[in-house]
Amino acid sequence: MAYDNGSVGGGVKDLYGEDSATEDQLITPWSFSVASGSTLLRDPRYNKGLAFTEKERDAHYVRGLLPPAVFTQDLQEKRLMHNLRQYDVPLHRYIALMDLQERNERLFYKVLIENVEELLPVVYTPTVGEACQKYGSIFRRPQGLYISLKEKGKILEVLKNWPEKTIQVIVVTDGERILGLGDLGCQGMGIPVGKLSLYTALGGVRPSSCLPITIDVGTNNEKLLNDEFYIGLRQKRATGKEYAELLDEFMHAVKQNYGEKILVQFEDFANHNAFNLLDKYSSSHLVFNDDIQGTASVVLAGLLASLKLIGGTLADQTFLFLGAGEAGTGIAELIALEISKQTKAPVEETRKKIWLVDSKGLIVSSRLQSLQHFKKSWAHEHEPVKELLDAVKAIKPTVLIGSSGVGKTFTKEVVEIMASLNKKPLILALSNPTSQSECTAEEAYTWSKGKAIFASGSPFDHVEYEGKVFVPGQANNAYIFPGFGLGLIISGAIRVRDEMLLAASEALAAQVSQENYDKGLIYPPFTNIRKISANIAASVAAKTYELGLASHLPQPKDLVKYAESCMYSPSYRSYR
Ligand SMILES: NC(=O)C1=CN([C@@H]2O[C@H](COP(=O)(O)OP(=O)(O)OC[C@H]3O[C@@H](n4cnc5c(N)ncnc54)[C@H](OP(=O)(O)O)[C@@H]3O)[C@@H](O)[C@H]2O)C=CC1
Ligand SMILES: CC(=O)C(=O)O
Ligand SMILES: [Mg+2]
Repeated sequence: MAYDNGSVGGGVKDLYGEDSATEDQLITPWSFSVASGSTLLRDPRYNKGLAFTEKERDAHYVRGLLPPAVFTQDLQEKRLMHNLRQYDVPLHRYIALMDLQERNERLFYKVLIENVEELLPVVYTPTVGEACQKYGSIFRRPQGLYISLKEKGKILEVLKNWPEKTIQVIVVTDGERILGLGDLGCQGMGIPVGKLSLYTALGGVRPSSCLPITIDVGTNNEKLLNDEFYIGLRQKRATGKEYAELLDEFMHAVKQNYGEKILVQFEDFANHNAFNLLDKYSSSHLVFNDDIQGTASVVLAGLLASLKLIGGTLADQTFLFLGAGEAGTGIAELIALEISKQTKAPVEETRKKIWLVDSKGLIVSSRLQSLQHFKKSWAHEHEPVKELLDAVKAIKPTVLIGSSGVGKTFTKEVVEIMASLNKKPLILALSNPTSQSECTAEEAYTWSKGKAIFASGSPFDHVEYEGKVFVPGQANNAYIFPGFGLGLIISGAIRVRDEMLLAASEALAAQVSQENYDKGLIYPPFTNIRKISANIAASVAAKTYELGLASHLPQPKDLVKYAESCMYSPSYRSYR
């Protein structure tokens, strides 16, 4: 269903009829000239491996360059999955998948979409974390765009070097807080690449309109600075004016090159820059910080869904966070906004049942003067408390959320106290990758004697405890950003607002079925993620229209159907 001027297939204009073509309609594989022969086989966008038909082999001069067999895409997928499963080491699976992405893009996305539960932990957390740590050693072909201090003054020219001209989403990092692994400098590139592959696989945004970017301002990671295979600038991080000027040049160049509606997703910046960047550019650009806003939206969705299991309303809960950075304070603020929306109480009031612990202990009013600005609203009246365990005893939370980036911090005592305080304690261990998870699923279920409702940032396997199978959920912003971004794109949004995040949370919570609840799940499985993303996109787009921030007019009647119709399909096209 075309909406405006053939705008289908990931939301950009379908100028060449590639996405609207049915299987029996012919399209031209083009680069700057028509790709043929070995050039065609080496072009990941058009390469089909052994799936070129006899006719295509003649017409495109590839006869003899391929063995005689003709495989369907399904058979290629089967072979790929078979080969991937031979690797015991997750990093080897990651490398194999990146090679596939560089070789045969449509097959990569078909494999990822159809095996999403199995492959998400490979292209995303936890394996992408290890890949970033070893990025220099496993480096083969460059992916994404690198903008370093060396490019200061010519960032616009660098953007123009990127081969694709119609870009809709940029995911950008400066590599300073990669998952819970800290400063990985330029090697953080694995994160924008991985996030954008999910934009396509989970949200249906066309790969050619996604641009991963790493801004390299140096690294303070001594290990990397001394690593002969490190791929980034070998210097300490630029800060202050030098940093701000580079980022400002970048943000201006992006808008100049791609226009007002380019979505810039900030990812894995350290919190001393993340809040400022979001604040600085949210009134002039379409920006979204996934760690602050996407995480908030996914956790709020899980909380709304969890009420079916733990009982009461959101306002009835008491929340305690371990970690008061981007994720922690971002989630806390969105919870407060949702309670305020539901109860009409002012947000200053609704914040009062939300408590946060940072590396110095419970955030209380006596610490106000020394707190970073994003923590100040959470400094409630209370005597100082140093340890998490004592904070749990003092605050008596119904919900415990880990967003510290430090593993093993939800100890046996902490989980036991949560279980003694609550019939069904809700425990979210959000920190990534798995090594940084505040506790494991097994620990949460066994220490709480099967009482906990548990979800984590990185996936855990099912757990058997006293003859019962417990299925942990994955509380990860991957549920939100692909659908959220698609919603912004299809409505032609020009700015992001908190109301859109709330709309995304409510849409995700509404996707949790009774069957999921029966298993103790507060998120739907990722197997249905494209349908989930279409629903999130539709709700976000509807809110964007309602707020008067949409530029694609008129508003499509059925936004869910429209979102689905805009999604990129990875099936091979037939070549004339
Ligand atoms: N599941 C998901 O979707 C997401 C998960 N995350 C994960 O959350 C984690 C944190 O990310 P983010 O919020 O951006 O990081 P930040 O660096 O912004 O925040 C970390 C917070 O944890 C606190 N902290 C660190 N060590 C301890 C400790 N030992 N005890 C108590 N508090 C501690 C810090 O305290 P202080 O302020 O005093 O330094 C800070 O408040 C990461 O592991 C990340 O991977 C992030 C986004 C999404
Ligand atoms: C999931 C994510 O965005 C993070 O851990 O940073
Ligand atoms: Mg992140």
